[in-house]
This record gives sequence, structure tokens and C-alpha cells, in this order.
Amino acid sequence: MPATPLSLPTAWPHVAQDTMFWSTLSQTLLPYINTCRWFAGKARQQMGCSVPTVHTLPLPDGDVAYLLILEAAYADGVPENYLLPLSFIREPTTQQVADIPEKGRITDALIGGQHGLLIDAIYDERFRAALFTNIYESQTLPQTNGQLAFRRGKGLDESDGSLSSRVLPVDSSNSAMTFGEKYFMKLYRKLFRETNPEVDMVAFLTDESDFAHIPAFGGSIIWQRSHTDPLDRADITLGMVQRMVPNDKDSWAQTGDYLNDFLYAVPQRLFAIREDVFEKVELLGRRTGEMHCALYKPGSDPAFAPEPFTDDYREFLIRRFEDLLERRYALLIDNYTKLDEQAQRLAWVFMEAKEMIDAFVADFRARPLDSLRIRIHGDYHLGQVLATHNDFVLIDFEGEPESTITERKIKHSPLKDVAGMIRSYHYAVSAKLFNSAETDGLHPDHLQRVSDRWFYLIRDTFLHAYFDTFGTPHPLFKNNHETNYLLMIYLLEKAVYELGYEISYRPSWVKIPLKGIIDVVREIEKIRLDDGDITPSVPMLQTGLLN
Ligand SMILES: Nc1ncnc2c1ncn2[C@@H]1O[C@H](COP(=O)(O)OP(=O)(O)O)[C@@H](O)[C@H]1O
Ligand SMILES: O=P(O)(O)O[C@H]1O[C@H](CO)[C@@H](O[C@H]2O[C@H](CO)[C@@H](O)[C@H](O)[C@H]2O)[C@H](O)[C@H]1O
Repeated sequence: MPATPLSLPTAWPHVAQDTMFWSTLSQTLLPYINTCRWFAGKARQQMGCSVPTVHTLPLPDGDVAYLLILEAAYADGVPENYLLPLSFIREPTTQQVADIPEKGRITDALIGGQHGLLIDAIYDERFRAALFTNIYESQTLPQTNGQLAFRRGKGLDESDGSLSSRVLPVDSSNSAMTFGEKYFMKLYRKLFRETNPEVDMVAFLTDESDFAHIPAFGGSIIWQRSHTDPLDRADITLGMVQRMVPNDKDSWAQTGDYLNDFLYAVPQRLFAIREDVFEKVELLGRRTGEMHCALYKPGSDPAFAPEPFTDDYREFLIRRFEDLLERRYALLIDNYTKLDEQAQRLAWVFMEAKEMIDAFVADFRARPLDSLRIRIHGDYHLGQVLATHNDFVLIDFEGEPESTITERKIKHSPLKDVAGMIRSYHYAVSAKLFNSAETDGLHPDHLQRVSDRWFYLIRDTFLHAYFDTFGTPHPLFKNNHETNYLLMIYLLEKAVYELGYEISYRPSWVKIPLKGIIDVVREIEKIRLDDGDITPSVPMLQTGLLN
């Protein structure tokens, strides 16, 4: 923190409309947000930060906090908006300062002649209490630009008007707090000019279905803007409350534990998966199916009603695929020499399959498809499933981080979620078997066979339990042939997406999505043979490279 504190003349309760105040403060805010986990613009060339909107939130003791909407500008690309709540702690005691984690302290300041500490308000108990009380009372607070609408959901009990709170040590792209250890509040940091899909999804599942395996919806905080611009009038979601789920860990960690048990036997050439592992996988398949059944509501609100595979959707998916593939091939070529030998071999097969993949994707444009599309989870993997004592709770319905909010609300076949989970099981076994001391001296080909065997058994167990939930026939899945085709489309899309993620963040894991891509390419070959569609212009795969 600077030796000379920031000095601003206006008294804290009156700064909301003081543009000088915010323009001076924004110079301090830019370096601060660059230290925050939730700020996604760190690696971009930044052109500054401003405070276009300030909302005032009265606190229980008569003081105020502010909800700032920050705008971060970049040398290229559109600016981004972030939510930063601000509190001013006057003359804080040593204990008060110590109670606020370093990452929550913004700057020492002299504001309206009073010394104090400006902090991220989530670390101020008064601020948290104000948010919760406003939700409990479904208050609407008028602001200069629109109003803050706090809305209570079914999951917030009548008896819980006032509860003690704390910030949860979840270091992610949003901020999390708990109230009475019974409610979980998420404050969204990166804002979009639309309602957040998570609130839509959780509210829909809580209000319109009896699906009990999400944390029940407790309420939301929405900024309803003054609708001066007809093209830019959507409400903006700032936060959401759900029931807090007591959980030991997420399913990624739980599956990792099961794999640790499995791993011990591998060097002795023993293949042993405990029965309760299959039971858990079956249960997750069932819960996933139940979630999709709950989201399948013909005749409901148009935002959720099932839709066919329209031309628009087909074009959207093909464009997305082509763009993704182009970027991934370029990334792979640029980073080829950094890959290990096994990844390089797989990369060759992927390159060699380019024509076949292109033809497979293009076929999506005209292929007759009678299955239906619905709203789905959208970013479904083992890390999004909390493992409770003997069941699962599904969380984080915010959608794919790389997609825009509009894209995240597009309806897909639920097989996209299924593909996400299948990919996640593939990741779990590959990451364990190829990165553990227990399997260190084992031949990679042997490990690959063991890994494949585990994966196929688990995948099929998941799929059987999933489809059993629907009974047959079901309008979401026309027939086995079409279902298999769609599953391949979404598996391929997910694995190609992951390839980019791993090249950028975990180069030693690149072979995991590459193997996933090649498994799908082999299935595509089978689909082509089934279709009787072997045109000499698109060669079959030369699998010799894999040996
Ligand atoms: N309802 C809940 N009850 C308990 N813990 C939760 C709940 N929702 C989320 N969490 C915890 O918070 C973490 C982050 O939640 P998530 O919804 O994934 O947020 P983000 O959008 O920031 O990724 C989860 O991995 C989980 O540990
Ligand atoms: O968690 P996010 O929503 O930020 O998603 C990104 O990171 C994920 C890794 O944490 C990544 O997921 C991939 O790795 C997981 C194991 O670490 C695996 O379970 C997933 O199946 C796999 O896709 C995700 O792709 C990325 O967007």
C-alpha cells in the first residue's frame, strides 16, 4: 500500500455522484484488480479502468457501501465489466485490519477528512448482512441508473432473517460467501449485459421441477437498468443465493481416490475396480438423466421449451467447430516441438484426420436429425458435481467460460453434457495412470491398454444408467444411430476445445485430449462405414502411425 494515503475531499456517504472521486480512485483500482483471481484481463494489454456506474447500498449501522461496475479497456477487443463492492473502514483497529485478508485490502485513504481503509466489501460483515437482508425482504433499491432488485427464492427459509456470515476460501472466477453455514451466496465478478444463465437454470429447476439434486434457489441480486437504449436493456445478474451443500469433496477428487485404489494393483497386472465405484458412476448417470428430464418441458417458457435441430443451430455449431479446429491446428503446429514423443505421434494422426473431420462436421449441415434440443448444464464435468455422503449435487450452471452469455443460453442436445462427463472420466484415468509413481516403470502401451479398459467400462456404465432414466422411446433421442452420431459430434467438439486449454496451461496433458480426438475419429470411421459413405476423396485413417 502507498506510504501517502490517497486523499479525497468528499465525505464517504456522498461520493456516489462525485465523478472526480471515481476517476481519481480508478487509478488505484487498476493495479488492485490485477492482483485479483477473478480479473480475467491480466494477460491482455490494458488501456485503463473506469467506473461508469456506482450503486449505493445502505448498511445496517447507517453507513453505506458501494457496488461499482468497473469497465476495463484493452488495446484490442471490447471492454469488459466487473463488479467490485467497496467499503470504507474508518480508523480500523489492528484487529480489524488483521481480519481482512491482504487480497481484500485496496488502499489506505483519507476520505472527507477521515482516515481509513478501502476494502473489497465482501470482507465487511455489514455489507454481507445488507445483501442477505435485502434478499430476504425482496427489497428494491432505486439507483441513478435503474434499480437493484433483490429477490427471494423458495430455498430461503422464513426463519432465517438474520444469520452470521463469512467469505469462503474458494479462489475462483467469482466470490463465495456463506450465511449461517446454511446458504451459499455467489457474487458474480465478470458481468455480461444479460441475465446470468445460472440464475435462469437454478430458478427453473427449483420452481418448475422436483429435481432435488441441485442446491435449492434462495434468491438473486439483479441490476434492472434504466431502459434508455432499446438495444441494450437486459437485466444484469450480480449475485445468487443457494442452499449450502455439506460435501466432502467434488467428484473429480472422489474419482481420483477411487483411481488411487485401482492403481495399486496395476503393477501386479491385476485389474480390480470396486463394486461401489460402479454404483457411484451409475448414480451419477442417473442423476444426470434426471436433470435432463427435468429440463425437458414441452410447452414451458420459450426460453426452456424443446426445439428441433434447426438450420440456424446447425450453422452455429458448424461455424463454431470450424473456427475451433482452425485455431487448434495452428496452435498445435506452433507448439509441436514442445510436445513429448507420444503427443507428437497423436498430433500427426489428428493432422492426418483433418479431411475426415472436416467432412464429418460438414455432414452435420444436412443430416436428417429428429432428436430435440433443450437448455443444458453446458459445462458439465466431474469438478461440477459435489459428492455428498451418499449422493451427488450438481452445481455451477454458468456455462462454458469461453462462450458469450448469448451462446451459453443456446439449446443443445443433452448429449453435450453427457460428452462433457465422459471426457472427464477419460481425463481422470489418464491423468492418474500416466502421472503416478506406482506406474512409473510400466510400458506406456500396457498403461494405455489398462487405461482404455477402465475408461470404456466406466463410460458404458455411465451411459447405460443415463439412458435407463429416460425409458424408450424418448423425444430427446430419436434412435441409437442418431444418438451415437450426436455423441461423437459433442465428444469431438469438447476434446478439440480441451486441446487448446492443455497446450496453453498443461502441456504435459496434451496427449489426453489428443487421445480423445483419435478415439472419436475411429468411431467416425465406423459411422461412415455404417452410412455406406466411403468416398475416395476422403481417405480412411492410416492407423500405422499409432503403433
Ligand atoms: N451450494 C453450494 N454449497 C457448498 N459449496 C458450494 C456450493 N456451490 C459451490 N460450492 C463450492 O464453491 C466452489 C465454486 O463454485 P462454482 O459454482 O463452481 O463457482 P465458480 O462459478 O466461481 O466456478 C465449488 O467448487 C464448491 O466447492
Ligand atoms: O473449470 P473451468 O470451468 O475453468 O474449466 C477449464 O478448466 C478445466 C480444468 O480445471 C478444464 O477441464 C478439463 O480438465 C478437467 C480436469 O482438470 C477434466 O475433468 C475436464 O473433463 C477437462 O475438460 C476445462 O476444459 C476448462 O475449460
